[in-house]
Amino acid sequence: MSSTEDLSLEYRSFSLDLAEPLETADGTIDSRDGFLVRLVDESDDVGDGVVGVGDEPTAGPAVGYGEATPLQGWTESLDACERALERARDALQTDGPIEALETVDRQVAARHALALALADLQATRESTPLYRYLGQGPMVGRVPVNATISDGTPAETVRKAREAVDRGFDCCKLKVGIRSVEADIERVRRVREAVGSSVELRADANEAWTYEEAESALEAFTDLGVSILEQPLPAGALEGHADLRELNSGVSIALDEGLLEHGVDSICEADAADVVVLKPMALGGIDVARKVAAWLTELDVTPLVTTTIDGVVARTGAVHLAAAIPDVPACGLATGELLAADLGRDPVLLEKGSAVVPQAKGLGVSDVWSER
Ligand SMILES: O=C(O)CCC(=O)c1ccccc1C(=O)O
Ligand SMILES: [Mg+2]
Repeated sequence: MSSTEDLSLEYRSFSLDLAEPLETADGTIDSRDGFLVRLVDESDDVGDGVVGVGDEPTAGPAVGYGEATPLQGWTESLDACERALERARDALQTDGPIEALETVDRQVAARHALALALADLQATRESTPLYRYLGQGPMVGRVPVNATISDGTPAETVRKAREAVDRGFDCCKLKVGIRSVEADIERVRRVREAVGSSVELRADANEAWTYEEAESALEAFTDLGVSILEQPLPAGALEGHADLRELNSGVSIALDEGLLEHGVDSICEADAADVVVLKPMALGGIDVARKVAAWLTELDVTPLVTTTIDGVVARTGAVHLAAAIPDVPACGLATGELLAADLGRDPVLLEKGSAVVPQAKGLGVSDVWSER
């Protein structure tokens, strides 16, 4: 970045309700609170500096957007996040972007917001879509996505899976682990009967099961054609997950919570995962997540990307991250439809089980600051 830049960071708090609560074995998510971040380069006065109606610059200083949406158990608290953003704002004024990132190094949601805003700003200056700025890779038109289905009654689960397939999804991830394993096997069986054999089904237990429970689930899931079982055992259980893989059930084992606890090297040394789930909000940013993805690929583990049920800014950042990962499998990015309201217009179209990747410069999110 130029040495003449004069970046200022502003943030605003937001609260978004979910359209209906997302039930998981780890608790219910019914709203998402966080901070929308805007970076403005005051020195970068391209054009005539005219500021449009609202306060969206038309031809004026370059702008970058970021989002910090903490989630209990995955990131710092909302309070710690706000204090970190305050520090980042001050460090940016007195020292610069590198120092600002350093001051929020341990507050992953705050770091996510700052890193995203910096990347959006820089990609915008370079007139490059964010995923190409990130990955330096080829043009990517779409990334495959899964529908995210709450851990509800069998009837609700079947209804939601059917609806998702009717809307074009060909991969559904079912939350499991609240009920008994037998009940979950029955839920998955009923969904399989309802959607047919061509739809990919995954299950995410969010650490709910014992080894024996996971083993019996895997046995049934093999016959039901479940492709991925995500985090069946507690995050600490690296060996347990490695043992589940050794059963050769044909169902891939994915770690999610386990990544935050152990890191890539321990997971790979233990042979504990076929797939690792990357949540940029919990990893400290799409830049960090992109490096983790490259390292996993190098070690023959498949990365996939999901949100933590974020607003449009972070969600679109995650879409760009997924687009920068070659041959990424279906990702948990269709989570905007779980929200009752959003921060602004969604630039990502969902079509036939894919997210259409924005090709505009930067993130491609534009009307989030003025429409408030
Ligand atoms: O992966 C998806 O389909 C959506 C994301 C998701 O399930 C999730 C959302 C918030 C917190 C945790 C998780 C999870 O994957 O465990
Ligand atoms: Mg998960």
